[in-house]
Amino acid sequence: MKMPVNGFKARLTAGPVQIGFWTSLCSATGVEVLGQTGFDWLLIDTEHAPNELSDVLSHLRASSLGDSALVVRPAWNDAVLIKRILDIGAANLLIPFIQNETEAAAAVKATRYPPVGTRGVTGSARASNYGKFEDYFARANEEICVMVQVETRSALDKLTDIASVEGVDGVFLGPSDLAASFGHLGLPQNGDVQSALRDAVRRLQDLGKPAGILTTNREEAERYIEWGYRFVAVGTDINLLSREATRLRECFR
Ligand SMILES: O=C(O)C(=O)C[C@H](O)[C@@H](O)CO
Repeated sequence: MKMPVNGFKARLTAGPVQIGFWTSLCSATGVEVLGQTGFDWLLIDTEHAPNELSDVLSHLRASSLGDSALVVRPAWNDAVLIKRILDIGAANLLIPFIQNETEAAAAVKATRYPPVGTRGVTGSARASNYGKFEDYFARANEEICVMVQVETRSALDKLTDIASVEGVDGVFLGPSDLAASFGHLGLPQNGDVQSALRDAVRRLQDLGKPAGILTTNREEAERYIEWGYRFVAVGTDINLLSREATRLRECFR
């Protein structure tokens, strides 16, 4: 049995814009439902959501019925966290808080088997379908997709170096953290932040590196796509649930 091709990674550079949805509710059932709504990718957050490894595993299993690719965000750029998430079968990672090319290279290295990287080896993990993917060791390094998150002013200054690291497949701009770093905590719509986001996508386009972003605002999402962002999360489960539940309740006041 062969390891499947990572369609999300293949489409990131060559295909249409990948529309995503951000999940923090720690609900495998939620992911099962969302996976059948047509989103190209679903982000499973373990940085700012209390998702443990076993939750991520449930999410991966729940997503197998749908068509959405799962992207998992580890809590930190940590080789052990990354190894464990890869072993349970995540193929797409979004690594938070990358500050320079050294940290980006470390993130990539953690996802690669030796001699290229430092990923520990097991032949019987879920990632290799418990050893049934006969080509897993030969192809894992090339199929795993590594996206890094740039979310501070100083990281923006090093954007070209970070994005140019071999093995970095995409760069995600974190509007909330970036806003905080610019001194505009809670205000990603601030003009300085928006200019930085626009400038960043231009620089990434020049390098041929796909840029990603998250917003819960439709007009903003459309603007980011127009600017050239290639993997765009256009909503979050918590925001959607809260907004729609509030709206529904208001209908019966
Ligand atoms: O800076 C950002 O924006 C992000 O990193 C995304 C946030 O962490 C996300 O949790 C917002 O809901």
